[in-house]
Amino acid sequence: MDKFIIRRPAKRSKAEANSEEEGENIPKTRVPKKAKLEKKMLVKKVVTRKGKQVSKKSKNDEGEEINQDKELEEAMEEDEAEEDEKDLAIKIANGNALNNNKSFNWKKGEPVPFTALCKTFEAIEKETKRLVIQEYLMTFLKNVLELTPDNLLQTLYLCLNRICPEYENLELGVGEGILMKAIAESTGRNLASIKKDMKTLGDLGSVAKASKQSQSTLWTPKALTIPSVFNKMKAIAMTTGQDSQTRKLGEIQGLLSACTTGEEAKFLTRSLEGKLRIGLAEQTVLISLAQAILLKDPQYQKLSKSAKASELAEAPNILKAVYSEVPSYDIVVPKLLEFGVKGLRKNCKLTPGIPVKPMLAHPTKSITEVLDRLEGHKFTCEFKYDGERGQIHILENGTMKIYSRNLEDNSQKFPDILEKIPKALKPTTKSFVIDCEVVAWDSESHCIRPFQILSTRKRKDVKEEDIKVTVCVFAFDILYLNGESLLQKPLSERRQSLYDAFQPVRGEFAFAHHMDATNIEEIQVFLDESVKDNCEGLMVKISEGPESTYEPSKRSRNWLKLKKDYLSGVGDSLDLVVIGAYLGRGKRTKLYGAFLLACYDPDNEEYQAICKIGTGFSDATLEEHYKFLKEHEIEAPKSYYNYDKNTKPDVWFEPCQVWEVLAADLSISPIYKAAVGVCDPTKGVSLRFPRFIKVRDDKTPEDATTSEQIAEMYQRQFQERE
Ligand SMILES: Nc1ncnc2c1ncn2[C@@H]1O[C@H](COP(=O)(O)OP(=O)(O)OP(=O)(O)O)[C@@H](O)[C@H]1O
Ligand SMILES: [Mg+2]
Ligand SMILES: [Mg+2]
Repeated sequence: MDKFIIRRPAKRSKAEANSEEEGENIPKTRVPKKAKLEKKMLVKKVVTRKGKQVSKKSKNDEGEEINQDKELEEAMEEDEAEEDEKDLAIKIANGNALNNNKSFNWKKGEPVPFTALCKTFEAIEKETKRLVIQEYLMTFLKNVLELTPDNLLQTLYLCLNRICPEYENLELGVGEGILMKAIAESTGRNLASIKKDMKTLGDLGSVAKASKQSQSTLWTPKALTIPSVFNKMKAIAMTTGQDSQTRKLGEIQGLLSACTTGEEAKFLTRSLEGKLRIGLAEQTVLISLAQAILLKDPQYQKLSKSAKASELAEAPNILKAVYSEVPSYDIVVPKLLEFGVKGLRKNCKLTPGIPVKPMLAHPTKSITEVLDRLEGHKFTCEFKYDGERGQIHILENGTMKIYSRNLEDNSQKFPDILEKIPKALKPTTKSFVIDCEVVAWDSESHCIRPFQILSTRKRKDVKEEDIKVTVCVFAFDILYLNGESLLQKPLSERRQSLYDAFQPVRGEFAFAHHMDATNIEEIQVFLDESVKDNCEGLMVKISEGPESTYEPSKRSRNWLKLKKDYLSGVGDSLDLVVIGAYLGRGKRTKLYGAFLLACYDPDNEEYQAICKIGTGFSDATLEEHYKFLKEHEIEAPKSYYNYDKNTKPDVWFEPCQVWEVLAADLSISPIYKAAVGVCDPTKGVSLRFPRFIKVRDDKTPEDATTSEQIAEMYQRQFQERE
């Protein structure tokens, strides 16, 4: 059977489309990037946007088939050339509007008017071409650099809808209820009509905009600026304690009353909710930032045309690499302003105390698949421990930290680890960052205990004397040692450094067990051994050469996971978001009986329904789910939920919890929307026989399995059979 990739139109809620003023409507078409198309596997026919069909001879994997790609590439370029002309006109029109500082009364040295940023957001939201979006943001950032460089950091945070580095554990996410109240009070409408609007519009931002536009004000409030909005948002996020809700409400009302346009109210509301959703990916922000900084650099101006082009292309790579090592704009932005892009690498390096985005692995389903992928490479197998990822840092001054997979500071959760770790250090070890798995440990029989035991530990304010579940750290990588970053070193060298810097302490600190196998039989024996030792399977990693460096934040093909349970299933479990529930029957009448799950599509910023799940729950877990989810019920589905009316649940939830789920296989479905348009022109992918495993506290909804991963899993099923 031929499979298709089509370029699908972006899903936008009716509400959004209706709320747009006439004449502003720039047609939107989501175009998956070419790079993404190339990555899709087993593509036999591709339909370009103009409907041209291009045949491809066989699977497309890792750029091996450059010739076969040529036809596709040319057809796409043709399409793109036509599009580019159109885009250019739009770009110039919008670029000029964005560039026109006078219309915002924005003078040099004065705080950036919030409305200027909103204008850029508006243009970005209506655009789907990544390059054009990049251009808009770059233009705006250049203005900020020109007029008010002091506001650059806060501008970036507002673009990213954040208030601090991710690892500082400070969340915005003001609840829907409080925002509705604030909109009502600041615009003089009643709460009931706001709720009614919310049901039809599905997006609080649009409700705020509509309310603002229908309101007439007698006085002109003082205009909002980027620093005023940012600082208020941060203050709101930090408001805790008694009557914090009332105080938050007051602050939000103040902000909303100061909005002069519907657009300001819309983007402000969405930002406060923590859901800006204008289609501005962090990667795009990084690219625009790097280029804006470079273009403002006097040295750059003096270069020849070709040197300029190559520097412009290289700048984003430098910034991206540095940012994945030091994921903090608080640190990177001042360095960028001081040293420019070219001086950044030297002045901004992996630093103990700032978590690095961890490297992730690709799932595989068989030893032969592993061997196929790693042919021609030296590789090593390690036990895959089933616990929780930990990144342990020790600074020169003795400060210790442990971070989660998601860069959360887990130091308060594992005080026992920080207490015991010094015993495992060799005397020469002064500062380091190691990557490890924290596992529940049975100190009587000296063996690993299952993950379920670890998950019973308290998450916060753990006192050492109360700890019932002892843990052992299994270290598998080292990223930094005594002042030096090891990220660029091959794994074999990093492992040696790890061995040189630490010593095992029984039941407290160990090195991940490893073996350098070369054939199926050896790997099989090692896999069986790992299972006997209560591990989940193996991690197989390239150990020598340029492909064995540590790649922060990447789901790399140089690390493969081979799990015992899934060798005959879909290869790996999935982490999905609960977006709705169906009321129970029989003895479950008082609870939810089944749930609607969704994967996440970061390109379209939407949750796509993937299956209904009613299996794998004990009565006790059903009750727990009810208790937790009841608090997150919402009146209507979010505008960014993509589902079919045939799967409509009885109640909807905020995207608030991630569940790990196993399935027998994946199939094309007319009513589910996961990866819609990728594996089939109009249908999505669904899970067959999904079974609940556990709640994933360490993942946020946006860390859920992506539609791209779903498409890959779906297509891999056929590869195996061919
Ligand atoms: N030897 C090892 N090397 C690397 N990771 C290991 C090792 N042993 C255990 N792990 C754990 O395995 C994880 C990767 O596999 P797993 O399927 O558990 O990932 P996950 O947390 O579900 O995330 P995802 O499914 O998004 O990859 C790592 O993040 C780490 O926590
Ligand atoms: Mg795990
Ligand atoms: Mg997983």
